[in-house]
Formats: sequence, structure tokens, C-alpha cells
Amino acid sequence: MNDLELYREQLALCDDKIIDALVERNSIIEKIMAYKEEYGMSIIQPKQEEKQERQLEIKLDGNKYSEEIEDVFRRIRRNSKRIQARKLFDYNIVLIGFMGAGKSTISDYLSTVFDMEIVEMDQLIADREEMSIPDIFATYGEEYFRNLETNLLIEMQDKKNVVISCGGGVAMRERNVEEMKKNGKVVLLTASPETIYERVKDNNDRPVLQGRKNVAGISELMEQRREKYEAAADIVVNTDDKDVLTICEELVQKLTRAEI
Ligand SMILES: Nc1ncnc2c1ncn2[C@@H]1O[C@H](COP(=O)(O)OP(=O)(O)OP(=O)(O)O)[C@@H](O)[C@H]1O
Ligand SMILES: O=C(O)C1=C[C@@H](O)[C@@H](O)[C@H](O)C1
Ligand SMILES: [Mg+2]
Repeated sequence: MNDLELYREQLALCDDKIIDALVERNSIIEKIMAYKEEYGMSIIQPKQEEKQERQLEIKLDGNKYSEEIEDVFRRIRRNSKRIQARKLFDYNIVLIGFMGAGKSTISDYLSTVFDMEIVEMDQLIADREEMSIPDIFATYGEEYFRNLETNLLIEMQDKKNVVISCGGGVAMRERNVEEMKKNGKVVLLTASPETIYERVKDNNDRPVLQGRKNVAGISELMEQRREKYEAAADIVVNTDDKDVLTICEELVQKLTRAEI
């Protein structure tokens, strides 16, 4: 065997070690999840991830391959998140709720924590139509927009582990609720009219709030919609005076513990 063949064999042995280490690492991730579940601990622990990143930085300080190794570890962390997401949710998470309830905010956070794909329905529809939502309403009417929403929910049934951030009115159509439940668990985010007003008051991208952007107007529309939102929901998470981490933790606990 010449030196080149020897090096290639050594490389193959290194790959075997990496594979074994990754398999072990992934099984440890599953054990950590099981432990947290057994002892009712929170699944999302951002401080722990920060700690791991710092430890790695210290270990790699002065290492001539630090950049490349850090890159590999970023991938490893992302894949660990995916493993967690797949274990926790074998379906899409569909966020519904009134405008400003926090659907987009919570989607972003869930996507960061579990590396889940996000489908921001309003955004995707606007991108595909190459038009803003207010322009779609003005040009083609609300019915046209609502049909686009229904078609998008049907399209999402082929996917898994996606966080779908619905437009505020999606759950008003019975057909939409049927379609979203075929492959998704529906999470209703709620907030008081006062909270909603504070969150939406400086934004003009919501045509349905036009002329009613005050606490009384929001409250009235919310009451009109409440029954349909609640009927669609598998779980409900109130967001008043809660930070994003608290809301996501509650959402995960309710989704994974509830018999739904
Ligand atoms: N838990 C929270 N605490 C404080 N502010 C929040 C919280 N959740 C969302 N917000 C803020 O409220 C505003 C509206 O939130 P977001 O866009 O996530 O709502 P949405 O439900 O997606 O609304 P829409 O239906 O119009 O898309 C944003 O400015 C966001 O930063
Ligand atoms: O509540 C609604 O009816 C709407 C909410 C937004 O997300 C957009 O989907 C659109 O402005 C309609
Ligand atoms: Mg949104």
C-alpha cells in the first residue's frame, strides 16, 4: 500500500468516527428531550444553546480550522433542531388569530428554535401575485383573495413540520379550517383589543382595519370573529403581557401534552 492509499484509509476511518459521534450526539438529543418531558421541564432553552456556542468558541480558540469547524457545528445544531421538531410535531403548525395577535412573530421564533420552514400566507400570496394585499383587495376583491388562501392551504397538505402563519381572516371560511386540519394542528393566538390596538396602531397594511383602528372597532370585529376562531382551534394561547419565549413554550407544551 502506498502513502496515498494509506491516507485514504485513514480518511475513511475518520469519517466512520464522525458518523458514530453524530449518531451518538443525536441519540443524546433524544434522551435530553425525554428527560425534559419526564420532569416537565421547558423544551426551549435558548441559554443552553448560547452556552454550547461559547464552549465551542473556547475549544476552537487558536485552531487553524476554527472557521470550517464552526461552520460544521452550525449545521449540526440546525439538524439537532430538526430532529427535535420532527420528534415533537409530526404535522404542520397552523397559527391563526386576529390581526396583530402575534402569528408572524411566533412563527419566526418557532422557526429559529426548531429550524422549521415558515409559510407566511399573506407574504407568499402577495409575492406570487406581485401585488400588496391591499392592492389585491382593491383590484380583484376579497373573494379572489380568500380563494388564494384556500388554495395555499391545500398546497401545504403535502408538507410537514412547516409553521403556517395565516392571514387574520383565514379561519373565517369553514372550508379553510377543514383544509388546514388535514395535516396541521391549529393554534389560536389571542390578545385583548387593547393589546392588539397597541401592536397595530402604527401600521397601515391591514385593509380590514381601515376605519376601525381603535379599541372599540377592534373589539367589535374580534367579537364577530371569536366563535369561528375558537371553533377552528386545537389549542389556544393568550399572548397578553407575555414575551415570545413564554408564548412558544406554552404553545409547545399544549401541543405536545394535549390529546388533540
Ligand atoms: N408577545 C408580544 N409582545 C409584544 N409585542 C408583540 C408580541 N407579539 C407580537 N408583537 C408585536 O405586535 C406586532 C404585530 O405582531 P405580528 O405581526 O406577529 O402579528 P400577526 O398576528 O402576524 O398580524 P397579522 O395578522 O396582521 O399578520 C408586531 O410589531 C410585533 O412585534
Ligand atoms: O383579518 C383579515 O381579514 C385579514 C388579515 C390580514 O392578515 C390579511 O390576510 C388581509 O388583510 C385580511
Ligand atoms: Mg402576520
